Amino acid sequence: MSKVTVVGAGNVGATCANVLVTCGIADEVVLLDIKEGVSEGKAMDIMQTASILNLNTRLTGVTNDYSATEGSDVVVITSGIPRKPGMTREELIGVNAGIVKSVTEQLLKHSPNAVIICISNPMDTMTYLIHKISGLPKNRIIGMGGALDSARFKYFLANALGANRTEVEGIVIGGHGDTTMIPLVRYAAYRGVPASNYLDAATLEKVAADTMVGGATLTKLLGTSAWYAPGAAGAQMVQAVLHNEQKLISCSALLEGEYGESDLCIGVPAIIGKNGIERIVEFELNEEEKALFHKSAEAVHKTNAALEGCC
Ligand SMILES: NC(=O)c1ccc[n+]([C@@H]2O[C@H](COP(=O)([O-])OP(=O)(O)OC[C@H]3O[C@@H](n4cnc5c(N)ncnc54)[C@H](O)[C@@H]3O)[C@@H](O)[C@H]2O)c1
Ligand SMILES: O=C(O)C[C@H](O)C(=O)O
Repeated sequence: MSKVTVVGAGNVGATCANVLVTCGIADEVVLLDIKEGVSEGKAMDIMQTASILNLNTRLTGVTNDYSATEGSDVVVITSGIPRKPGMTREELIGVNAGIVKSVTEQLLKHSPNAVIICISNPMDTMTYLIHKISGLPKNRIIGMGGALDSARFKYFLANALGANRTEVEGIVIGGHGDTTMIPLVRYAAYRGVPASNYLDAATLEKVAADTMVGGATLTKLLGTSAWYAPGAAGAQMVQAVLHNEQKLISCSALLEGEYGESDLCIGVPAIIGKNGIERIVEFELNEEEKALFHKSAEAVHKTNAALEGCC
């Protein structure tokens, strides 16, 4: 029996729970929020799709009752405030660090062996914070950002190519920030053929630029940040762990020398399986990509430094 807890029953958390249930990824899902009745209501609404969609996962909603999360195999943290148009993700640190810290501590009391997937922003820094406060083995803490950024990269690539969305390849590494993410254009491909064989440099540059501000574009349109693709990306990572998929997914991982960086969590390709991050994969980067990665790491270190004053 597999059990998953999703903390935060807002836009992202409820969507993640809905995908977990709809795709039958876990046997049992607990949705927890601090706001009275919200998790219970969303869980009830989602479970009322069960007879329509022929679903077998059991979803329960609870208000701040961590005893219900006991023995979870995977926990997904989405609690925290989202940004508004014009804001950066980094500006959320003051409020979200305290929330992520207290949620992590309570979760671990009841699920000491869980793999933790962090979604709350600024995600790389929140993932690093979880490492610092929990002392868990590094493989058990995964930040979700690259999975979403890579999905957006593939969306814009498929549009530019006029291709089927399932037939394009693209990966984004680096920080999960408007200026720190790095869509690896050189590795973008359509059915194994480099995308640069089909698209000129200016088009590829626009695909990369649109990807980097993908979250900001949606925030401007929606008045709050996105949730369908973020929730689904969170569920995709849960699936990779629970089903031991050994799948290569870009995610925020604690680096200890990989890509020439240490003591931070940042987006890198990694194999995800039953132990969480099974191993980090080191892509060969050219000089320009290496420089971008180091610049991105510098920015993430700077945001991490702000943790000192906020929790
Ligand atoms: N990493 C990513 O790729 C990514 C993508 C989308 C959103 N996000 C981030 O995810 C977070 C959630 O976004 P959202 O759109 O779902 O926001 P939301 O406001 O819709 O939902 C957040 C929920 O967290 C709950 N919450 C707050 N404090 C809590 C606590 N202590 N315990 C339990 N629940 C608590 C709130 O009551 C709310 O229901 C934001 O920080 C957002 O920036 C990250
Ligand atoms: O853009 C945001 O603030 C939310 C999230 O990080 C996203 O990329 O959708």
